[in-house]
Amino acid sequence: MASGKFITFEGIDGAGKSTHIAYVASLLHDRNITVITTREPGGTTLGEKLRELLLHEKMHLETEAMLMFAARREHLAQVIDPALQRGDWVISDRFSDASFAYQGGGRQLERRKLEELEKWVHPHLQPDLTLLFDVPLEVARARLDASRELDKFEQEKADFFSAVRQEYLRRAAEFPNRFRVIDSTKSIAEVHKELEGIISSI
Ligand SMILES: Nc1ncnc2c1ncn2[C@@H]1O[C@H](COP(=O)(O)OP(=O)(O)OP(=O)(O)O)[C@@H](O)[C@H]1O
Ligand SMILES: Cc1cn([C@H]2C[C@H](O)[C@@H](COP(=O)(O)O)O2)c(=O)[nH]c1=O
Repeated sequence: MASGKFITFEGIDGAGKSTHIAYVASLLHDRNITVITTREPGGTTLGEKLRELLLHEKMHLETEAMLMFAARREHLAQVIDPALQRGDWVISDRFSDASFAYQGGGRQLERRKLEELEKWVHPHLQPDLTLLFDVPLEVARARLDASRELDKFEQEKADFFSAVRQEYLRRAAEFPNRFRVIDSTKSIAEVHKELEGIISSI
């Protein structure tokens, strides 16, 4: 059976991940690979409706975690699994590592509960490659302030983002085979250079 590759982009809000997705997609196009770019929460009609709620409504932490995984279930069924089965590559702006980092690290939901949801929603799938765009909070915050109106997560305090960043880095250390940590304080051109090296090796 054909099987494409699954690449995820992660980082705290404002780290710069969305900026680099089109570039990585263009590197893959140059290799004649069919690539689908998508995002979480979102990526499907239902997922985008859930995204609106998740990014703007206050809710219980467990509701938030379950809705993230509900949107992900739909995303896998409608977009990710069919694409990988066709042999296409999928680039997703965030996936389950974001739930561990934000609901787990940031909001302190027990990791065990997130692992249960992960086992339920995608027991056999993990990204082939996760690019973690890492920056100090102040850099990310300055980029966000300059660029847009802030959503529910983006309005969180420094302690929250510090915990999110630490959990991302902890997961990168736990899963070194799939994570690549990118120093996103570097210029866009320097990050592109690094991405070229990473992408040419997969
Ligand atoms: N390496 C960089 N150097 C300077 N500015 C950057 C860099 N990377 C991204 N930016 C700028 O920072 C801002 C935020 O970038 P971007 O939207 O890619 O972040 P993000 O990590 O996707 O954030 P979010 O998760 O909130 O969507 C944009 O204005 C972008 O142009
Ligand atoms: C998938 C996922 C996302 N989040 C948070 C992280 C961000 O603050 C927003 C998504 O916004 P972006 O600008 O498109 O990155 O949602 C989360 O808390 N948990 C998740 O599983």
